[in-house]
Formats: sequence, C-alpha cells, structure tokens
Amino acid sequence: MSEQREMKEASPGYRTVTIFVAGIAVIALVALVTVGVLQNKPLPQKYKYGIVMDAGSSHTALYIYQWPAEKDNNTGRVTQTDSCRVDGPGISSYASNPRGAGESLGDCMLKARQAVPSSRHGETPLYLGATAGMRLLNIENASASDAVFQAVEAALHSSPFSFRGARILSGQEEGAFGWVTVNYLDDRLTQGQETTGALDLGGASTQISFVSARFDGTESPHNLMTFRLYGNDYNLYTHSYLCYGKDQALRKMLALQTASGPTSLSDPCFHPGYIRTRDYSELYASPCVARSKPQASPRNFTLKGTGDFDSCRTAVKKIFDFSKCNFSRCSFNGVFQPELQGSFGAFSAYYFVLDFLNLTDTSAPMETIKDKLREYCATPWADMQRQHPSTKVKYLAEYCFSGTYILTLLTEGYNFTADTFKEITIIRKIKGSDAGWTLGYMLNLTNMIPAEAPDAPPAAPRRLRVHHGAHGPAAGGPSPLHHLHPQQDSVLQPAQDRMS
Ligand SMILES: Nc1nc2c(ncn2[C@@H]2O[C@H](COP(=O)(O)OP(=O)(O)OP(=O)(O)O)[C@@H](O)[C@H]2O)c(=O)[nH]1
Ligand SMILES: [Ca+2]
Repeated sequence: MSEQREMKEASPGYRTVTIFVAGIAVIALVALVTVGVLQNKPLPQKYKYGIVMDAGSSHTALYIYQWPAEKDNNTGRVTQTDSCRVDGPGISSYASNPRGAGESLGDCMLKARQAVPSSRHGETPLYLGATAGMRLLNIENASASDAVFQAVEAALHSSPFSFRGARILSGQEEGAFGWVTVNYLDDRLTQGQETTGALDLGGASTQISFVSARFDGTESPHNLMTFRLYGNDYNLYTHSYLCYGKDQALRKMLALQTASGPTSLSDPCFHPGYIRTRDYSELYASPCVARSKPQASPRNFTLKGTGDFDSCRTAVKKIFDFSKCNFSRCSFNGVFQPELQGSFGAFSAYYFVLDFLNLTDTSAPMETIKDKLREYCATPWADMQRQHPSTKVKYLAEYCFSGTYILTLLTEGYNFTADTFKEITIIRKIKGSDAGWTLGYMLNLTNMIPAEAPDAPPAAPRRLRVHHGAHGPAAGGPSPLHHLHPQQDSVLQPAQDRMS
C-alpha cells in the first residue's frame, strides 16, 4: 500500500498535474486582484433613498427611507433606515433670526450625507414639510415665515441631494398622510383590508383621520379626502385642529385662567410645590391666545401647582367649545365628525406622554386610568424631580397636564367611550419606521403607491390617484420647488377644493 503511494507520488504524470493546477490557481488569483484593483468601483447599490424633513412646531426631524432599487415605482416595501433630531426649537421659532433656521439643519444634513451612499446622493429626493408652527407664524407674520423658508431652502439647495421643495402642509394633508403611513406600514392597503384610523398629537395642532362608511362629504366637504390606492377607493374623514396640539392647548388653558391679569395663579394641572414665574408677553405670543391677552397686566405671574386631577380636567375642558353644532353631529368647536369607526393608531405626543405615564394599555378600565392620573398629578414636585433626575424639566412639569388633556380630548372631544377607547393602540414605530405623516408624504410625491393593484390590467399613470383641485399639479408632474401657502398645490385635495 505505502509502496504504491510512493510510486504514484514519484510518477512524472502526477507532478505535471500538480504543477498545472497550481499554475491555474495563481493565474486566477492574479486576475481577480487585477480586476479588483483596476475597477476599484463600489458594488452597485441595491437600494434607493428618499429624505423627508418634518419641520414641526416644537422641533425638526429628518427621516431617511430606503427601498429596493429594482422595485422602484412598485410595491417594494419602503422602510425607514435612519432618523435625526435637529437640536433646538422648530423652524417657526427663528422668526427673528431666519438664518439660524437654515443653520440649525446642518448636523442632520451631515448625518444624511453619511447615511446615504454617495453614489445615490444626486438622485435622492429631499423634501421639507412644515406643519402647525409655520401655519401659525404665517398667520401672524407672513413675511417672517417667508424669510424662514428662504433660509431653509438655501440650506437644503446646497446639499448634494435632489431638493424638491419646502412648503407648509395643509391640516388635511397632515392628517391624510399620517393615515397613509400607518396603513402602508401595517400592510393594510395592498391587502384591501379594513384600515386603521390615525391620531396625531403635535405641539401646535392635532389630527384625527379615519375611514367612515357613513361619510361621503355631503355634510362637511372639507373633511373628506378621497383616493384610490392599490385598486381600492377610500373616503377618508380627516380634521386638523389648529391650536389643539399640546403646547398650544396648555397656553389656551393658562390664558383662560389669567384673563384678568393676576400676579399669581394656582393651577391644578401642575404638581403641588411646583412654582415658576411666567412672562405674560411670552405666554400670549401666539395667535392661539393673542386675542385674549389681558388689557392691563403685570409683567409676570407666579404659577403654582396644586396637583388636582379632577380640577385640572375641569380647567382643560374649558378650552373646548361644545355649545354649537350646525351638523348632525360634532366633536367640538362646531367641527363635524362622523361616528367613530374601527381601530386607531395614536402616535407622537400620545405616545410620549402615555408611555411616560405607563398608560399605554387602553384596555384598562377608564376609572383605573383616571385613578392613576389622580395619583400622579398629586405627587409633590420635589418627589417627581427626585424620581426622574434625567427627564427634561419642561416635559416632567407638564405630564400631568398632558395626560389630562389627552384623556379629555379623546373622550369629551372626539367622543371615544369606555368601549371604543380600547380600539386605540398607542404607537411610536411600526416595523422600525416612525408613525407620522412623513412616509405617506414621500410615498405620494415619489409615485410609490400605485392607484391600481400591481397585477391588475395596466392603468397609467401609476400614481397615488387623488383628486386634484384647480391648483393641483398634473399627475406625475414636477414637485413644487418653492414653498407654497397652505391649501395650494397639495397633491391630496380636500373634496371642497375639488368642487370649487
Ligand atoms: N415627553 C416628551 N415629549 C416630547 C418628546 N418629543 C417631543 N415632545 C413633545 O410632544 C409634543 C409633540 O411633539 P411633536 O409630535 O414632535 O410635535 P411637532 O411635530 O413639533 O408639532 P406640530 O407641528 O404641531 O405637529 C410637543 O409638545 C413636544 O415638545 C419626547 O421625546 N418626550
Ligand atoms: Ca407633527
């Protein structure tokens, strides 16, 4: 046996084969290295990207989305890969220093350049949408809001991305795109499943959107958004309440209590022992409360907490007007709202506040929720600070108010009952993507949601088919490169505009 092997190893034929194989291996290796070095090109990117900046009233956030390149314009799932929170306040706070608004975006733009492969920069669409903070600034001082937009546009034009415009979203768009996002991420649109409603609570405005079988827009046309997605038609009820985001709602409540210009205010929505000096001109510096500013008042007042949930509810309830309704049914302030239908996803401040308060379980009995809030609000401020040393003081001070406001808005405002309250799910993200209007906005502007189901007979153009008003862009037309005033040139149009 060993003799045989020795003979084989020593044979000239065996040696030739070994040399031949080794030679081939060396040539192949050299060829591979040469090709690699000569080409020195990155591998083709498998993904495409899109960026949306959410210029909210309280802060700006940037979201980066990606989708498989070969499924562009199709049903390829778009997901959020990254996000960035801009330091400092929302862009509407830069009215007296517009350049600062543009500069504030710098860090997040840098992060976006690093997150998106450079070979894709030039083709990556970048949008900025502003919401209630800029709506308010536009009402208060249109030239200041224009100056802020100019600064923001200059900053975004200088980025390597394909900047497609900065504009104020209408309240209807904000509500409808939030609804699109939630239902897209939940896979409810392609399947033609029952959809879920969307509840968004911002700093300056709040939106409620849901599909209602009982609503065809006859009663209150501007609350109707109609569109066709993946072969299904939807009648969406949506309303945005300006000044009912949680920061403006707090202003409204404080304004009602300081109408006579007192030097001191005992407020049940703040913890016992909480004390803070508030400036009258700062409190009333918003179109939401400006008209109720006291004629004569001192410079400041002292705000003292008493931590009483039940009195807080009474105080909060006063910012809602339930006295008039010219429709068959209303939520509040004379706004039409059809009967609530189906499940709801509640995000943004609904999540921040209820998550902090450990109240995201909406199946808990209403009395338990109230008891927890009662106990929470009554906790002395010193204890709160001791228990939550790393929580931002402004947030910590306001959770009692915010929790009470959310409960009041949902039950008394929107008419959720002990039964329907259970239908609300408090969400921050769905499958890794933040719930909010930004994804729906991008899907629409990049034609990424087809009107017809992919396997249906050809229907051109493949675009989220919504009804356009007189100012609506042509389907597939270029996106606006300049900021626009509310209600103009929005792709989704309320039915009222459509008929005008
Ligand atoms: N507790 C807590 N509150 C937050 C956090 N982020 C934002 N908020 C507050 O929650 C409220 C809503 O925040 P956003 O949803 O970002 O509001 P926005 O988009 O700036 O405002 P709108 O333009 O009205 O939509 C504001 O009062 C914020 O100050 C957070 O991480 N924790
Ligand atoms: Ca918002």
